[in-house]
This record gives sequence, C-alpha cells and structure tokens, in this order.
Amino acid sequence: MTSTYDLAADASFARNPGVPLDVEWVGAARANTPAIERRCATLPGRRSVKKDYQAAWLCRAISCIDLTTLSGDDTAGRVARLTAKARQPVRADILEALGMTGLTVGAVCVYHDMIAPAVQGLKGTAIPVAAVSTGFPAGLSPLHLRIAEIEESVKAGAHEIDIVISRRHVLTGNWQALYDEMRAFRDACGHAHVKAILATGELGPLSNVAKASLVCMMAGADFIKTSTGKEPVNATLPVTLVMLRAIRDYYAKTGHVVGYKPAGGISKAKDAINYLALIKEELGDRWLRPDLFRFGASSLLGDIERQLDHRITGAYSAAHRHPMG
Ligand SMILES: O=C[C@H](O)COP(=O)(O)O
Repeated sequence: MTSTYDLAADASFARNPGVPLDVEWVGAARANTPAIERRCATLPGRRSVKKDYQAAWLCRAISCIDLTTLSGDDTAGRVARLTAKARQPVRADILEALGMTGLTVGAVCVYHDMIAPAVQGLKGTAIPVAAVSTGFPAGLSPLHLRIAEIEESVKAGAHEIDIVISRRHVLTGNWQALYDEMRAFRDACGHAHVKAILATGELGPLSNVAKASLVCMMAGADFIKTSTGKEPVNATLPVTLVMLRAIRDYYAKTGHVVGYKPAGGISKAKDAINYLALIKEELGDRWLRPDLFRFGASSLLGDIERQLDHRITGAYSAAHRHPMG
C-alpha cells in the first residue's frame, strides 16, 4: 500500500471556471428534508467496511485531512508541531506495519498570521497551506478589507483560501449579491484555489444550503465547505447529502468538477468512514481523493491514529482492558 499523491503535480486538480448566475436553476433547487434525514439515519454503523480494508480507508481519510488550527492563541511553535504531524501523520512503526510510504495529510489550514510558519514547516513537501481569510469566521468586515485579506494571504504563500460567505445574502435570497461577492473573492485568489465556507448551521432550511451551494459553484468556487467550525451546528450528514447532490447537479449541467469539505466537529474515525461512504455512493471514487475531498478537522487525525494502532498492534485494547478482566 503506498500513497505518493502529489497535489501540486496533479494536472487534474482543475479550476472551476464558474458559469453565469442562473436564477431559475437556483430557484428550482430544493431539499426534501424528511427523505434526506431518513437516508442519513441508515448510515451510521451500517456502512461497516470489511476489516481487511479498514486500514486503507483510514489512510485515505488521513490523506484528505486539512489539518487545522484556528485558535486565538495559535503560535509559530504550535504551527511548527502541526506541520511536523502533517508530514508524518502516524507513527513510523504503524506505517511500516501497513507497508505504506509517503502518507501525508491533504493540507494544513491556519489563520492568515500563521501562513509564514506553515509555509516554513512544509518546505520541500507537496502539502499545500490553506488560509482562512475574509474576516473568518463571521465574514462581516468591509468587503474591500476581506478582498485585501485574500490578496495578502496569497502573497504570504497560501495555496488555498477558505473564504466565508455573507450569510445574510442567503437568508434574504439575494443570489446576485452572493454571486458577485463569491466572484470577487474568486478573482482576488488569483492562482490559489478557493473554498467557499457556507456556514450551513446559520443558513436556515436545507433548501437554502442547496441554493447557496449552487450560487457559489456558479461563481467559481473550487470547493464548497460546510462550516467554519465555530457555528453552533457544523458539518452533518444531511447537509453533506444536500451539498454532494448540488455538486453532482452542477457537474451534470456544466461538466465542471467541484470539491467538498465537511468541517467542524468531525473527530472520530468511524464518522470519517461514514463521510467517505456517502461520497463514494453519491459521487463515486473520483471524489475520494484530496484534490476533490477534504475533512476540515483539528482532532480527527488523533483518533484515526489510535484506531490504526489498535488494528496493527492491539496495543490500544490491551491498554484499555479493565484490570479486573
Ligand atoms: O475548518 C476546520 C474547522 O474549524 C475544524 O473544526 P474542529 O476543530 O471542530 O475539528
């Protein structure tokens, strides 16, 4: 088993050029909430992956993590530790037991001020640096400052920019304003890839999530992302289903591929497998690669490493066995 995926060298990591705003298409976008909830209720626990393949699925999940630190007390030292973990996400003996080489996370995700230590820590690797810009997490600073922040982040070396949309444009159904804002962010990103954070926990009904997903893709988002991780409700399976279906519709109508990033509160290996299973079922294997799929997560990697350790060495279960048997 090897993973030598090189994001920078992957010509298929295509840009979504976007299309003109199609208000009729957006207006027709719906989400059948009861049906979506029924479908998602069948997921947890049901998508048990064959034991032999579990380690491979977990390694795939690692390769798709945007390893994140987004805290007010972030320091260069913390980011240096994060980049070391990004380069070697699991212990060498686990990798050796799996016969795996070259496994890294998908990207490292930081605030603007932490781009420099992230770039420094990832020097010589193909791991991209993603920066959250545009007044993250609320996105309520003046538009010209949000655009300037993107430009500064690209100048500082970020390869990917995670922007936050103005939720009010969705809540008031002002699709033109959302399109124009996203287009301006897209243009400011230049050569950098752009992920549009919808903050789905603040958008109201699922049909708003479907409409906002479409508008952001029409305006040129390369990825659509659920959440900042700071909303009261972050990534969920129902929201994921709605966004994956929007990506599928957009691809069917325009031929442009757009990636997906669930973020916030995903911290367990078994949850990661549920997300991967849903993507495989809805979009197919093409989307199960880091150029089109990422987990935005600060603590998921730790649980995956524990699970791999458990599978490889049995050490986890031995350490947790009750002393009285
Ligand atoms: O974009 C990434 C999220 O902010 C990470 O959220 P988390 O700390 O709940 O994993």
